[in-house]
Amino acid sequence: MAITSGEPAGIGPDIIIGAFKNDFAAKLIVVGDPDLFKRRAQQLGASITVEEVNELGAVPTHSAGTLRVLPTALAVTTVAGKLDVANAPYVLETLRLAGQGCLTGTFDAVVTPPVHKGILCETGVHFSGHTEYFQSLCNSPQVVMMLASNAMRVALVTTHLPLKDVSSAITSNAIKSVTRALNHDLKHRFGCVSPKILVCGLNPHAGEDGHLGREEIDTIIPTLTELRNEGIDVIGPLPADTLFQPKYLEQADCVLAMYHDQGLPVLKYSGFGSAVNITLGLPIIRTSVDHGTALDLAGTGQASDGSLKVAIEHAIVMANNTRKSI
Ligand SMILES: NC(=O)c1ccc[n+]([C@@H]2O[C@H](COP(=O)([O-])OP(=O)(O)OC[C@H]3O[C@@H](n4cnc5c(N)ncnc54)[C@H](O)[C@@H]3O)[C@@H](O)[C@H]2O)c1
Ligand SMILES: N[C@H](C(=O)O)[C@H](O)COP(=O)(O)O
Repeated sequence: MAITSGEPAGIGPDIIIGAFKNDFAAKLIVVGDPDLFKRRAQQLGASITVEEVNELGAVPTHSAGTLRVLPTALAVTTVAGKLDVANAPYVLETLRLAGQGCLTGTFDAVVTPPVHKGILCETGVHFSGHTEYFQSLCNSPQVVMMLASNAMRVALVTTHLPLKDVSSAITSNAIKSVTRALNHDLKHRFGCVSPKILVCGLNPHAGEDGHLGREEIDTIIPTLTELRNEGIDVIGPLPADTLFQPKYLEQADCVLAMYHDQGLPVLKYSGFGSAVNITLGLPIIRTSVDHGTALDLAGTGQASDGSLKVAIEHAIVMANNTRKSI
């Protein structure tokens, strides 16, 4: 399983070092610069052995305290907390190596600590997120961003999009395509026999019968009817401000939110630090953390590695399930 290094100036190296102090039932390979991890471990006062790996076939199951790294060199030495655009190609290269390795079967999954989208964009490459990056690398027609905590799963119709563009992106085709991919993966990757999906409206109070917006009447309601006719169990559109309560969540497998900051703040409020981000619809397994690069915490020892541990555990379970089903 490949673990990418994440933004080297952020907390990615810190949380990898923290998480790797635990045992995992998988062979874990970090794709990154070994010196970055040695230096950050020293800064954190963490006791961990960094080993360079050149022969992937010889890697043993991970045991606490050893960090095995497939070497990829940083362009310049990193200072924790200080972004340097010179290292942006390094970040992209770790993603490419890990993603390609999954596609060729070298890796069973990729787990991604956080990258800084802004610094990657400064190179002139448009990078809006791992989700879209791996969609393009894998040539996948439809991917779905889903975050999962102990309390809920939340998937998104639109992902990293300016708010002003959201309404026009909520098309019938987008809703159908995302819902079908979500329904498929809930069944086949998460063991939900007959997935029940709660769908948020876009507007306040799901449009208040058209008085507070027409997207529900013009697009969402007719599309959900079509999806129900296909046998997909969608409920809604429900007002997003009140659907996140136990009486709804307990009877559903997932909430489908229309946009990033409609669904994710609720999930992050209830489970920040212990939730996982999973990209559905890819031919490969990709999980990630529920947080960003937290430059303010890099090198301080205050970053929680909880979400990375959950992301690794999830990827292991998904990889084992996939092996069983082959
Ligand atoms: N999976 C990813 O690659 C990913 C996910 C989210 C955000 N990001 C990126 O990260 C960058 C910074 O984003 P942001 O500032 O909005 O969010 P952030 O998650 O980096 O930080 C938000 C707040 O949460 C705290 N925090 C974050 N992770 C923490 C942890 N593990 N332990 C303790 N506290 C933690 C930070 O200190 C900060 O106060 C952006 O470029 C964003 O796009 C990447
Ligand atoms: N939307 C994610 C979050 O808020 O946690 C985050 O930006 C990461 O997205 P990618 O997995 O696409 O990088």
